[in-house]
Amino acid sequence: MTCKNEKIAVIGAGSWGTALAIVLADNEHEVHLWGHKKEQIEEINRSHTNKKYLPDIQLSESIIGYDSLEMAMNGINNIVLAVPTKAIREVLGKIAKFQTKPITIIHVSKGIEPDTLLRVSEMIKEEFPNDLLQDIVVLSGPSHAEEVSLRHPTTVTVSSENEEAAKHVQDLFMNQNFRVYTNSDIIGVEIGGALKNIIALAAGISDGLGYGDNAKAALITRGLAEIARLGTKMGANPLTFLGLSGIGDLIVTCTSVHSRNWRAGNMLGKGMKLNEVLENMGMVVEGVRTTKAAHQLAKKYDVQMPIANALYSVLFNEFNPKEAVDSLMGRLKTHENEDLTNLLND
Ligand SMILES: NC(=O)C1=CN([C@@H]2O[C@H](COP(=O)(O)OP(=O)(O)OC[C@H]3O[C@@H](n4cnc5c(N)ncnc54)[C@H](OP(=O)(O)O)[C@@H]3O)[C@@H](O)[C@H]2O)C=CC1
Ligand SMILES: O=C(CO)COP(=O)(O)O
Repeated sequence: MTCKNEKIAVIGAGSWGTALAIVLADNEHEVHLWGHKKEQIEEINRSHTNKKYLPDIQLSESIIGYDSLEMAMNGINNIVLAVPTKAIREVLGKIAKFQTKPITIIHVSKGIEPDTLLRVSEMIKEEFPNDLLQDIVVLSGPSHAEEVSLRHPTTVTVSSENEEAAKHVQDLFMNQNFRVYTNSDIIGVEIGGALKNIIALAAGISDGLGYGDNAKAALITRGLAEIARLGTKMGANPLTFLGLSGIGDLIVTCTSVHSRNWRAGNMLGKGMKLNEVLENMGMVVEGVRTTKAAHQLAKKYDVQMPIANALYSVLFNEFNPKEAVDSLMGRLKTHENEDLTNLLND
């Protein structure tokens, strides 16, 4: 049963924070949407729009924008953390200053931190004072903000070490247009959500090079194999990768024009340089930093991640995208299921 009337702060007034604020307002919660840009918050409160991120969407007047974190946090029971992975530590540090009682943090960011190789829930545990942290819940799955804000049917999954907390978040968000499942495998849910962005960049490159649906299907399928290979070694349940936060999100991100990762890859495939692409995008392209993390994780866990490694060479070593595809196609012959069968039997 959907619950109502909770006070929730959505931290991050970009595409995803705003779309989730819409879902929560539809469910009759009191939504405080925090953003760090005064003009944007003024726009949200004045004209009930957020034109940079969701240009055609009229927001409910019940969504109140705040540029003061202290005011946004006043009296709330839950935080939805919707900033890019890169900003999470900084933002958590600021939030902690205004929090006086334990709180549930619902994070929706799809990334892995390079060098520390931490998933977002692990970053939160490390960064946020333990005595102020009630539960951490991740919400992930195939869900472009552009479609959620139009109330098009969308399904996601929520996961937490505390199943009751996950069920509560399911109740907070669930409605006729936004169906929420629970899954107890937080590692798998976070790994699937983060690593699909890498494959979406690669799919965009493939499309930008002019390759067709065969190539994209190959990237999705072999991409899923390497995500599952790494994720399982990191402790995930392999079945999670067949779910919404795995194959579901991989499909939507590799095939949708809404995907910033796909669009960034597409521009790279057409010959643009990475810094030009990122400037052009003006929104977060999580897959770029996560490619660095995946490259490091593949070494740490000694798993084959040929697509992630080829992408790493394109992004960070100026490898030519066409040659990267040639190198993937020219790899030594192998059996399709060998590694995965071993994983499932472990
Ligand atoms: N968009 C989508 O459809 C979905 C996105 N996600 C995930 O959600 C997360 C957020 O993405 P999304 O909303 O799309 O990204 P956007 O680029 O659309 O928005 C990011 C928001 O975070 C703000 N921000 C960036 N750095 C900071 C900082 N240091 N302090 C405070 N605010 C900051 C940005 O502010 P500014 O305007 O100043 O840049 C902007 O408001 C990502 O991890 C993404 O993978 C998950 C599912 C769907
Ligand atoms: O995660 C997303 C959809 O589920 C959004 O993907 P992009 O960040 O590539 O736009």
